[in-house]
Amino acid sequence: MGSLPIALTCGEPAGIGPEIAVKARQILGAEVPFFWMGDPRHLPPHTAHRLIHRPAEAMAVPANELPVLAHPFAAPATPGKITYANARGVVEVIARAVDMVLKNEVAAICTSPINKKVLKDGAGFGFPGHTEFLAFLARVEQVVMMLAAPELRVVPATIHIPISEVPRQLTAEGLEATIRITEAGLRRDFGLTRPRIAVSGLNPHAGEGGAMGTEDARVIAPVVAKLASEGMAIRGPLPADTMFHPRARATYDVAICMYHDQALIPIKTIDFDGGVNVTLGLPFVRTSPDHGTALDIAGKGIAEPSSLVAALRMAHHMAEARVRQP
Ligand SMILES: NC(=O)c1ccc[n+]([C@@H]2O[C@H](COP(=O)([O-])OP(=O)(O)OC[C@H]3O[C@@H](n4cnc5c(N)ncnc54)[C@H](O)[C@@H]3O)[C@@H](O)[C@H]2O)c1
Ligand SMILES: N[C@H](C(=O)O)[C@H](O)COP(=O)(O)O
Repeated sequence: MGSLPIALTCGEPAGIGPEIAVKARQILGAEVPFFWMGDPRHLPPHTAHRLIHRPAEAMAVPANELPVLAHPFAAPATPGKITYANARGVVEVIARAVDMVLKNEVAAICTSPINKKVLKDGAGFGFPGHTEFLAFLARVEQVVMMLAAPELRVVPATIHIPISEVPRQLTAEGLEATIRITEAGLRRDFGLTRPRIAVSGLNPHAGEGGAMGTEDARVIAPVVAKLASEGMAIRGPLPADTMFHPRARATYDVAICMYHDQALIPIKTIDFDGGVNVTLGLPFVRTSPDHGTALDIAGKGIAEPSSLVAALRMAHHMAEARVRQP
């Protein structure tokens, strides 16, 4: 896999994906070999690109050109304006990239942002997002969404569900599996021999001894105690509002949070441009930028490519490490 490129899926063609892919190539050059999978018509005008027919050909494309593995879409794309007819192509590209990585034709997958509702309405996409779709395609029971930046790693134990659903879907079994997958992923892919794990509470002040909710004592604490008794370096449930200042962040390697925004607000506040979404528990490496389609700025030339650059670099380093240490 060491000499294979990364497949970068196009994501929502009306979003900022195509333009940040071009910027990422300009920044990375030959440092991180990748190709863009999508409809060449969706690239910004005058993009210097080279059509390839097989992933391996990307390795020979000059650094100042974007290697493109074409995938036909139903319609052209207008930045900022959704074309529902293109939804199916977005899904097809993701599935095609998974097929390639499972056949070891590419080193890893990096996914450009999708618009979940557009895929649902336009293509009957039945998953909350990439994470669940990739687990389905890889036939994996449970995976973990981790957002990683140099100063912070976070994992939401529940992801794309309504807040009103969180207490019901936050189970001891699911939380335990999330923490085990996270701990294993940090050891395997991030070189941590004994990851330090901080687990947040669900309720204010981690339930205030039961005065502000019972999930902390009833669901979270027993999981932490069980994993600690097995020797895991784990603490919690902790009051979430004092977990993310610098001194607190220095005491752990990952924060396990109970729901989407409890995890994603701190990391996107601390390092929006450096954060990377990485899926743990898949049989292949997958990363993604930590932002979405940004339709409001698509096509204006002001989209920041840094998170995509960080995601491509992380995928490259993780894939290379897995070649060295399978
Ligand atoms: N990795 C992914 O696939 C991913 C991640 C997050 C959101 N989404 C999806 O994207 C769609 C829009 O989501 P949203 O509005 O909550 O979040 P968003 O990240 O698309 O946009 C939020 C705000 O941040 C700005 N922004 C985002 N990325 C930027 C960049 N690279 N440079 C400069 N500014 C940037 C946008 O202009 C917008 O004002 C939704 O359908 C959501 O589900 C996808
Ligand atoms: N929750 C993610 C974020 O805000 O960055 C995002 O929606 C991506 O989810 P998938 O990778 O599952 O599409």
